[in-house]
Amino acid sequence: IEDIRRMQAEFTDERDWNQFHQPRNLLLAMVGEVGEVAELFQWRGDAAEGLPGWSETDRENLAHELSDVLIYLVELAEKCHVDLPQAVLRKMALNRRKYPASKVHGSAKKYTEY
Ligand SMILES: Nc1ccn([C@H]2C[C@H](O)[C@@H](COP(=O)(O)OP(=O)(O)OP(=O)(O)O)O2)c(=O)n1
Repeated sequence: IEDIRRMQAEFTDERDWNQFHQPRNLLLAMVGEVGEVAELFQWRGDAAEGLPGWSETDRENLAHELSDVLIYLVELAEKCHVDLPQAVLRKMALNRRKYPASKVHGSAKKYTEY
């Protein structure tokens, strides 16, 4: 995550684009890219793990769009002064406490139902 943050910061600085990269714009850009991911799955029926039947071009497009989402997410966190690597670790620890494996094994119910 730190490598992505640093490389995107360089990309943005080199183009004098920080003036456009406020949190709201980054959020909108990220949501737009999520829409582009959704578009790839649209009208094709359910997709099993590994996306059997998808062409190499579809897969490459998906890789591009997922990357765009991640790039904007990482920069959004930075511009909101959220330390994303630390925050993710804290959140995953919270998730483990909220959903103890012994209690929820094999069930996808929300924690409020336990
Ligand atoms: N103002 C901008 C424009 C682009 N990018 C970077 C981050 C994304 O990774 C990628 C997004 O580029 P595009 O807006 O051209 O979007 P796509 O690559 O998805 O192209 P298209 O919309 O044609 O599919 O470029 C950026 O940081 N800031």
